Amino acid sequence: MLEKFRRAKEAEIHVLRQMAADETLPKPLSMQRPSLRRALLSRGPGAVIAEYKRASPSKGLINAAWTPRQAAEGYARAGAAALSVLTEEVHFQGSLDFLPVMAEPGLPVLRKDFLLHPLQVLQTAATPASALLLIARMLTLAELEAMLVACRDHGLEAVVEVFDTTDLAKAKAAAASIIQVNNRDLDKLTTGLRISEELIEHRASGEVWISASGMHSAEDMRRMQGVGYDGLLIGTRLMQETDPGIALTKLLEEMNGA
Ligand SMILES: O=C(O)c1ccccc1NCC(=O)[C@H](O)[C@H](O)COP(=O)(O)O
Repeated sequence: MLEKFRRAKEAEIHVLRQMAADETLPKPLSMQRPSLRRALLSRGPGAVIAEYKRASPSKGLINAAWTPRQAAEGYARAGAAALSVLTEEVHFQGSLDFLPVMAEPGLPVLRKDFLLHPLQVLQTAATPASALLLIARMLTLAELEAMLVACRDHGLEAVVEVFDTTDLAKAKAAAASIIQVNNRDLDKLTTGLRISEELIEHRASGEVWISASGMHSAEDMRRMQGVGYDGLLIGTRLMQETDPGIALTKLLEEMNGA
């Protein structure tokens, strides 16, 4: 699955290389980006990162009717601590153009894509995203370190995603400070929260941890909050509703026992 995503990115990276050579790459925005780390830590464990995802490999088309503007406003109103936006076009029907709209309410925005080259970090810095996703399994340790340096140079936070202890060892060797455990099995496209429970035992002080994928209920959210996750990243459960903002309001009320 990850190899398929890598191939889909090759042409895009080629174009970015050409733009860099022609000096036509958009310039990084000089702006104060709201911090994802701070937004999660200030809410205490269980802060929600609400995702805008129109389609996915596991579900096909999920929701093409809800616009990025409705998502940004609806999720912010519902009490999301941060927003996650799929920008990958081929498999998730995402777009880089969603980022400025999603950043308008002022919440930190995480760019979710398959990012393999420092020029993609530069490309992200030309948007108002606060953070971007790096998938440990798709990068060698040296590549991951180079991507983290590029993020620091451009004032972006990096969320390093892991699926198992091997990925986690790589993330820690690269000194990643925001670690995201993905609960999705990429071969079977099934989800299960057990891996989040197992991996958080390796948490070190100063690290921010996010559990991502496969949370379907307030009970699932409380389970991840209970083992100490700072952030809970939720996509499908919200996007499959006609109004994902209202769905998040209800889930948060239920989670907090209101
Ligand atoms: O969502 C998928 O089907 C998927 C398949 C293969 C690789 C990545 C995939 N999703 C990216 C994500 O990280 C999720 O969108 C995110 O964690 C939210 O998951 P969920 O709440 O289960 O939609």
